[in-house]
Amino acid sequence: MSTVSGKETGLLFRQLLDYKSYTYTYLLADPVSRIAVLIDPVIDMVDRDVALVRDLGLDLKYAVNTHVHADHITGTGEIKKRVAGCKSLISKVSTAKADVHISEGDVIKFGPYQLDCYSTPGHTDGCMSLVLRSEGLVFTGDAVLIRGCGRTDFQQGDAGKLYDSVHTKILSLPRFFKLYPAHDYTGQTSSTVGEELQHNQRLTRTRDEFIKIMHNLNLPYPKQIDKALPANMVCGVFDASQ
Ligand SMILES: N[C@@H](CCC(=O)N[C@@H](CSS)C(=O)NCC(=O)O)C(=O)O
Ligand SMILES: [Fe+2]
Repeated sequence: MSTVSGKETGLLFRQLLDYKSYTYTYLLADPVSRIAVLIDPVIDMVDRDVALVRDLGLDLKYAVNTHVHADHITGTGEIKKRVAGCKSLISKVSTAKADVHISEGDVIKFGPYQLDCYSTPGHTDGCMSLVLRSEGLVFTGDAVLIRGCGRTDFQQGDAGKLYDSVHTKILSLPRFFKLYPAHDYTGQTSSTVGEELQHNQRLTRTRDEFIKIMHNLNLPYPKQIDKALPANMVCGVFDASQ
């Protein structure tokens, strides 16, 4: 965001870290209308996120989950309680509760900006990536991670499906598009389509090699999975308000 003749111009964009689960939450806003969108908020960080929205004088309309997270509880339900008028969003395919269910081709508008919803299954069936074409930004959830990708060993995970989703929907975008994942475990913050096409250790392989790699990751299950999955099917809160 910059200032022209004392007026804010350009997208307001913040990348926020939950340092316990290494989850990135993204705040996007139109500086003129002040309408804002939060992507993948974490319940433990809701105080921070709501304070930031207030400090910046934003009108938070949408709190979106890219998918049903397995490693942390989403903040969307708690944010709805604190921010009047804010709606929760998640994919219809996820079958999770939310105010608005999004599908391939849907758009999330905020002022003159729009996030295009791309269905990118494979990590989970309901994974959505959100593309802000005008700025060349892609919020990949757990589909593409920097030099990696989301695991495919639970929650309807399917390595072949993930490979196809990522190659047809994300890595086919212009090479300069910036990729913002839902997690990074190495301290990195973003990548680009071109960088991942060249250096991603998993996704640069053939489809068959990729499937083999994914079947042999042998990662421990996320510590919070038994708590997180049922909570995230209801936006992180167990009462009726989602
Ligand atoms: N150690 C963490 C969980 C780490 C993990 O499994 N991350 C997921 C994304 S959250 S569903 C993943 O897909 N990782 C891919 C990889 O290659 O690491 C915990 O216990 O919470
Ligand atoms: Fe995930």
